[in-house]
Amino acid sequence: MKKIRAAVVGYGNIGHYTVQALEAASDFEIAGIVRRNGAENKPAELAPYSVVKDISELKDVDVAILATPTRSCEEYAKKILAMGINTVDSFDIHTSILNYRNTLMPICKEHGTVAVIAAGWDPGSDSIVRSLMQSLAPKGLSYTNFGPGMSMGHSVCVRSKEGVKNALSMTIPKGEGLHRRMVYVELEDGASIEEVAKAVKADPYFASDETHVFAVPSVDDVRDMGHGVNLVRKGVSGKTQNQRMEFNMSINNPALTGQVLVNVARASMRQQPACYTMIEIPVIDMLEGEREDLIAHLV
Ligand SMILES: NC(=O)C1=CN([C@@H]2O[C@H](COP(=O)(O)OP(=O)(O)OC[C@H]3O[C@@H](n4cnc5c(N)ncnc54)[C@H](OP(=O)(O)O)[C@@H]3O)[C@@H](O)[C@H]2O)C=CC1
Ligand SMILES: N[C@@H](CCCC(=O)C(=O)O)C(=O)O
Repeated sequence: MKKIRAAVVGYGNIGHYTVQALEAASDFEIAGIVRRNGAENKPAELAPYSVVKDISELKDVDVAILATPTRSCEEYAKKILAMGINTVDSFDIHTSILNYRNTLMPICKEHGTVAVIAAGWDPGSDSIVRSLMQSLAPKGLSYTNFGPGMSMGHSVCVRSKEGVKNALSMTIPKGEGLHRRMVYVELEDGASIEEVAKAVKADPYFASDETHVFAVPSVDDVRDMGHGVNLVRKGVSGKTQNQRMEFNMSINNPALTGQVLVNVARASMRQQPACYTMIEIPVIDMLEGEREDLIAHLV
């Protein structure tokens, strides 16, 4: 069977683990990696692949996996969708997802392409679990409790601030879906921790949470990419109260995100042209294998 040709755009944490997930998936082949500096300083593990500055330098790409900062996803997606190539990303600013979907929808329809947005684990696979739980107990309350663990999105956000050389943002659960942010920053020479803290606390990624910012000599010395989630719902099925359900996972954050991106890249090949979030796509379309075998084993 013809393999799906995927390009990975951006080779940071998520890009690195996405390449590994593609290598482990027998229905994919890697068309190449797109990096801002192209093949300059090509890492040893990318030796078998073309590393280019622009996706137009790669041949026959079916789907581009955008492993760029969330705030760069839209620019890449617009350009690549218009080239007739599907895109998937893990855009994670929850309050902007609907606007982002509305922006990409007409581009997908015009160019006959599929975009899957907000597809990591949160937003992403957790969104599917939240939807499933809500269907099982339509009335009630759900809480998403993260961590403790490293949020890639919040760390990327802090790294983009002036005066920051490197950063780690840890998410600490306070209970009932509330979180404290503990941010560890390696400063550029001459930068002030007070100014950085001000910029971080004003950013929408942090503005509604309790946030503490600390200067450290080395982020590499304190970083651990483990994370996790505890999703709980207590509610009412029909007219029956006190239905309780829970989902837990403890993960390597970029490895799980890379795996989900590969799953939705596969699913993108099975949808009609449009822009989708994960809850709009049949779960079976994300799995490798024959449909009937999957039904026989999983249902
Ligand atoms: N939905 C979810 O569950 C999750 C979502 N995420 C999202 O994934 C995003 C990426 O995380 P992570 O891989 O840790 O980030 P990194 O900073 O490690 O990697 C991003 C890469 O994108 C490329 N890039 C392209 N444009 C830019 C730019 N303007 N500035 C900086 N880099 C750029 C760079 O690669 P190169 O140098 O090769 O061009 C860079 O290394 C996060 O912003 C986060 O929102 C992460 C985890 C879970
Ligand atoms: N989008 C997150 C994954 C979910 C965890 C989270 O949102 C958090 O720690 O705040 C990330 O970028 O790591």
